[in-house]
Amino acid sequence: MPPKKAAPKKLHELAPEVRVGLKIDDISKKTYIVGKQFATGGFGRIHTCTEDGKSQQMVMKIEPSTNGPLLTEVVVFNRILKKDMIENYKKAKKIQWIGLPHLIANGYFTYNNEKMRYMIIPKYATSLEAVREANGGSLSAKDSLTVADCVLGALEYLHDSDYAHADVKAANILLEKPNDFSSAVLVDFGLAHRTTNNVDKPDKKRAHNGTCIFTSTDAHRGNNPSFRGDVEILAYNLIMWISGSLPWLSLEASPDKVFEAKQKFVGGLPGTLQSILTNQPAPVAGCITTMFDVSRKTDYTHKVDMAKLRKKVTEAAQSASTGAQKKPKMTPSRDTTATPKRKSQRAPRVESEDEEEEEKKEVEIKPKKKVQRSRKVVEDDDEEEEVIIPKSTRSRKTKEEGTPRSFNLGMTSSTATSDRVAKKIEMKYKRLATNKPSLVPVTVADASSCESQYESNEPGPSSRVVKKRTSEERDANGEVQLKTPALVSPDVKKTKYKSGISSATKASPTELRRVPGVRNFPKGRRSMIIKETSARYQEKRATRNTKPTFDDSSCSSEV
Ligand SMILES: Nc1ncnc2c1ncn2[C@@H]1O[C@H](COP(=O)(O)OP(=O)(O)OP(=O)(O)O)[C@@H](O)[C@H]1O
Repeated sequence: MPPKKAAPKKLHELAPEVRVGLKIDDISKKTYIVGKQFATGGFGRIHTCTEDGKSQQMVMKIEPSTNGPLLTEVVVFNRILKKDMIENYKKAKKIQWIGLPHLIANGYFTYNNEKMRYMIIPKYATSLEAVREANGGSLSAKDSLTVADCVLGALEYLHDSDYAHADVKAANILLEKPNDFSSAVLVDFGLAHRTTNNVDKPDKKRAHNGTCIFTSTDAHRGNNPSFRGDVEILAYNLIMWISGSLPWLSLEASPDKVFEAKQKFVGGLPGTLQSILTNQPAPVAGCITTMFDVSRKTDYTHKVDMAKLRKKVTEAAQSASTGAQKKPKMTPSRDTTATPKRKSQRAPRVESEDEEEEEKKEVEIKPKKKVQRSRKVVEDDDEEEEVIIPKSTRSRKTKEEGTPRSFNLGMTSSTATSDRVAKKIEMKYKRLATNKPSLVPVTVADASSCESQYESNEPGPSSRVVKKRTSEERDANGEVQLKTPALVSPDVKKTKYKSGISSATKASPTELRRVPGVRNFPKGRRSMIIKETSARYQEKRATRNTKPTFDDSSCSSEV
């Protein structure tokens, strides 16, 4: 008998809920009291907390001690973000303030027999992402550049300490004071990377690490995070904050395409950027272009002249505030849907050896090696591959809705198709969110069989079949084959299909690629999996064709 296959190991666990009021005695002899949970991180819980006898609110991040993400952060905080380290730096640089949190305490406690890691840092008022969302998806150029200046200051400190942040984005920027953009603090060091051993040698395992729509060229290539990469990431963010969008938003499920679109975009600078920021004063686009230039011209391991860059940013911020009085508000396709935190786009993190070494020293419990931060984990099944519809990209107003698309840069016709696809996905998730019957893709052949099912039974749900086929063809047996997936109600899909995508579609790489939302699989790159999946289904179909008694509907043993 073949040996039983072991259940796949969980990479990380969500922290169990810790009771409010729990007292934790810290190694520093201080006692901290756990307050309410107010946010959830990748796998941890984020609580308020106070020191016993004091009222000052702080933040406590808690994760099971075997998890990697908080451990990585704790290592970074202990290495470079202790209060005295930051104070010394401020003194040396003669600066009053720096947009970084400092470590207040960290350690372990046992809760319900489970060893938990905690870390305490100052509490901030709000996240920039929340402000952006509340503002309809964008921020003024002046506010964006004010934040960028704080972020560059924070990055300068990190870079001087030989760390790259690698995940700058609005969700990882907090405001000390609400509505004061000059109080922006860069947080979340879960992907921060010590650069001392960086060599310009891409590793495919690391390709696209970070948050896909913002990540750097270095990360897309598979290099470890770099200083120049942080500047490039910030530049993408600035475009997002100011215009409310990015040309490759709808492609985010395909990191290779995102990378390609970014390359075209950067290659077409300054024109590509100017055509997005049409209503902004020239120095705004000029400053972002400079960021890309600096990033391109800096060697992989070299540091960036932050002082020079910050000067440019401050000048642009000034011109934006004067420009704002003269110029009308820009009209890019801003939608009110906030971009989600996009944690799920974080590719699995491959940790560097030096960090692993450090971590081993720091904890007795050996951490799991790969830090998989993505939470859109697909159960891997031996038989079938699950095809995942990604979470909403973001809604965009179309021309038909009366709002001109603001840009379409560096994009191919397939990008335009992806745009439409993204919109469909967006609508699907909106329906899901409002609990209305949603439509899910099935193939034409599947839809036909569903129709016949309903013919013989009760009428199906009103949304049961939407014939969205653009073309169809018949196979050798005269059966309708799938060219484009159709949509059926989730009930129908649930009862009949596991993924809603037929074996015929899965047998064809071309058809598979057309399925809206087919995205990266956890085990590898899209193309590779598509090839594997289609090969397997081609084989299945070939076998089926040699067995005339085989019933096609049952073979929809769908993924
Ligand atoms: N110090 C803080 N003050 C106020 N809010 C905070 C603080 N730290 C985190 N938050 C809130 O919690 C959210 C998640 O925090 P954070 O990104 O640090 O968690 P995480 O576990 O690192 O998540 P992930 O790595 O998966 O993005 C933030 O977007 C913010 O809203």
